[in-house]
Amino acid sequence: MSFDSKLRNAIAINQSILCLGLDPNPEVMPAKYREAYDLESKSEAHHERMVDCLWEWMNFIIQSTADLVCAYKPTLGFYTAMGAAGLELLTKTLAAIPPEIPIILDAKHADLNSSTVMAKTAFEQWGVDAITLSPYLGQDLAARFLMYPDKAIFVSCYSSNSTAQDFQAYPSREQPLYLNVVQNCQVWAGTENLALEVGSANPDALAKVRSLAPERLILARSIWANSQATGQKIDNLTEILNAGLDANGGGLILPVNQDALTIGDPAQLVRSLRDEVNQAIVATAHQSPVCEQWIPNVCLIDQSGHPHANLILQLFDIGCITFEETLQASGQIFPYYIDLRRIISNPQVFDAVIGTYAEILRELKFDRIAGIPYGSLPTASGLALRLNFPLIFPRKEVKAYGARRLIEGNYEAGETIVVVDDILISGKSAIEGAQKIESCGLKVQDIVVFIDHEAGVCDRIHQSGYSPHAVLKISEINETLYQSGRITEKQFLTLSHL
Ligand SMILES: O=c1ccn([C@@H]2O[C@H](COP(=O)(O)O)[C@@H](O)[C@H]2O)c(=O)[nH]1
Repeated sequence: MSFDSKLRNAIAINQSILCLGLDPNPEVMPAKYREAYDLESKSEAHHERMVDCLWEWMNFIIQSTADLVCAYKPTLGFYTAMGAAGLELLTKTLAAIPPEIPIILDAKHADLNSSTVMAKTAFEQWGVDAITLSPYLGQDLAARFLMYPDKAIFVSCYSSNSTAQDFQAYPSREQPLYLNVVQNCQVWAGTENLALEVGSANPDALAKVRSLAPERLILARSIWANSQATGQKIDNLTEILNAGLDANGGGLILPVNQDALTIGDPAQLVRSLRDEVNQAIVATAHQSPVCEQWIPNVCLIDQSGHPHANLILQLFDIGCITFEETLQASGQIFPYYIDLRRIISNPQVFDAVIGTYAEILRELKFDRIAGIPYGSLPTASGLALRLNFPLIFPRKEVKAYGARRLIEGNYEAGETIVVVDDILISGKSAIEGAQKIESCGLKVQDIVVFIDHEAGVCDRIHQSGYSPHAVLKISEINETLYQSGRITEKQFLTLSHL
């Protein structure tokens, strides 16, 4: 799953925009771990014991907070500073993070020559989802990391360190270097792959960055610098949210105070901070149109279940999957009905659904996207914007007046079109749509849908000369709903026997 989708899911599921740094700093390790070894000792055995204690500490923090944060951010420097044992500690720490929580490796990487190896190690060996980079090596450095389309980079554009002002505020207050960074780095990659890191307790810099990057994800840092020592409250939270949130009330990740690492009950601190931030977001967003955030019901699915389990439950909860007898276009009666048209009224679900289609489309070769009207037009439009591909659609009925076009949108004969539809029952709508497109001199190879009703429909698509791709099979939905207790055994068996 891409960093972008993973982050959105984690925000929705944990209802949190908080990111927790996993920094095993021996100097602030809680006494209960520190007592197990001698901080002053220089012996090898003590060093190993210390690293073991750091691991116990990091693991405790992860286990205590994994349902309360949207990302973890290990600072690479703390691990490399401990040599080989530190890198082992990093590997173990990363492995302890649940796979659905994105990991932002705080490397502030700044060396061009080692960047290809660094990207490979970070993304392929360590499996992190994003990495922080220093901007001053320019696009060449970023490009090595942007070779991975599912990963993201965070360009560090502002530091809270007071002496950094000598550089970042240069040459003038009106045109400081850091705003040049913000402006220039955005051409390196789209919003899913390039985010910004802004370290400042003062919302001014954050607001200026937001105004130049209205659609970028921003990781705020150092917002605790002016706050009270308790670490539970950010003094100027409202100002920071006003400065950093995007027009939709999102696009911002806030750091948890590092005090959370040193107290006995980190979960309590992170939970109360999360709730405070969420309340403040609601209060901040009261003037702009807001949608209710989806609050997950208590769900019995273990995380090793279906990778889209939470999305399936959300679709069920917003009424996209109902168990009622429905007459199909083919004349058959089915015991369920899937109404994916409803997703457009819930931006979070809509966005997640588009993300799942996008993962399939990214693997395909095509020139344009076509949505089958009417149900799939919003999804196809979302995909066209998300993936930056032109959109067309075959009309359901051709008008007897005006341009009388069979296909809306611009295209060139001979181009390859990927067809996007919502659900394959008999396959008739998707096949007819594809054939209409082909009748205008275009080529169709792939048909991508959200749900495959199974019962041989994919064979029918193949027989018509197309390759079907589906995000979910109806049997996977059935299994997930049953396991979570959303449907009865009777309903489960009815669907199983279709
Ligand atoms: O549960 C359902 C069943 C059907 N639809 C609509 O029908 C077509 C798919 O049917 P085919 O037989 O494959 O042509 C689909 O595009 C939907 O518009 C539905 O929404 N929900």
